[in-house]
Amino acid sequence: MDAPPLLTRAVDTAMDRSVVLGYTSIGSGVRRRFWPADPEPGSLAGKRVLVTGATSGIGEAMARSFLDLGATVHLLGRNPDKVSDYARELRLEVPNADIVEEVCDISDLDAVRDFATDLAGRVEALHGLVHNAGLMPPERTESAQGHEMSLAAHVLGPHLMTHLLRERLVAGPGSVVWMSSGGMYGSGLATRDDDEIEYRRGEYKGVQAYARTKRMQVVLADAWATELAGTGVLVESMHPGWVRTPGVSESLPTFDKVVSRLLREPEDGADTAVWLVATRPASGGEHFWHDRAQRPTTFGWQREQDPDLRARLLEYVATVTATPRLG
Ligand SMILES: NC(=O)c1ccc[n+]([C@@H]2O[C@H](COP(=O)([O-])OP(=O)(O)OC[C@H]3O[C@@H](n4cnc5c(N)ncnc54)[C@H](O)[C@@H]3O)[C@@H](O)[C@H]2O)c1
Repeated sequence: MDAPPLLTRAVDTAMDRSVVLGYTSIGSGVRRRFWPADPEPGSLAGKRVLVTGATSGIGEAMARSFLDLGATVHLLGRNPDKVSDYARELRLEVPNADIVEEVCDISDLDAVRDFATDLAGRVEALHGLVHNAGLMPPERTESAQGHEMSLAAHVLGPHLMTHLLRERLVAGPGSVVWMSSGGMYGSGLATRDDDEIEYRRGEYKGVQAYARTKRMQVVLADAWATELAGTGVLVESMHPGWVRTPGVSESLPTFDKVVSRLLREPEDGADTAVWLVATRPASGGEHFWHDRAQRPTTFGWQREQDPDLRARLLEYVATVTATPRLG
């Protein structure tokens, strides 16, 4: 039976105020008693979904959930062996699994251009695109085009891919989900200075670069939602919670140990993305989701996003990816 809305709201607010409760398995465990219904079985039959970073952690679980709902899943990873190993495993586990193996380094703009152009020639419509691939480099490294790696993999590559697959998404119409992070709450955007956006000066801190590019993803999702308004394409960003994945154990080993028993399982981390693509909920206002509900993009004590910095980011992204500037 549905809980009374007042109680639901009270529990949800308490979870939001306590990060430890809300982001852990306790949060998803409690909220799932009240959250909106699961997608109908077979709801993605005949639909086509592309998942980046699909051979590990949250992406791996997400690919499986999309297949279980009947979708054709394009499994995208950087390493062809890992992609084909996971595809083979899924074909054994999921009867009639329709999987397309895709290889692309999302941080490499030339590779993204080649991949997306090729995919657009192979498919008529795309119903889901989840920008899930992510990383937290401990030191400043650069992509093939010389961009700071977390900026390239979280922001520039996914933006270019969205641009190049735009017509296929409109034909769906599809849903685009940016897998951001609650870590973005701890960061604003960069200043107007290109060297700062690219972390070319000062001490590089991987956690900071990660959080800032996750904040940028939220801004990009919002800008794309505006750009595609009226086309039927949904664009959202989300936080998966704190999830037990190879990414977390490699990049944040201490955090992984301390909260180990409270981490969510990868299926829980993938849940909101799968639910968004499969149910296409009506969405207005802020396009940031966690546990099947829209959440604010700033807490009360934070300043609203500076519109000048937002504009500067969108201009920078457009310039380096050679795409039209989003509004
Ligand atoms: N696990 C968590 O607690 C958590 C919390 C918040 C946000 N996230 C986000 O969820 C997403 C998935 O994270 P995860 O924890 O499953 O990590 P993971 O490291 O287990 O998986 C990430 C995948 O992305 C791939 N990837 C990285 N760079 C790539 C590139 N340039 N091109 C193609 N693929 C690339 C990796 O190879 C890997 O397969 C990330 O975007 C991460 O920022 C995770």
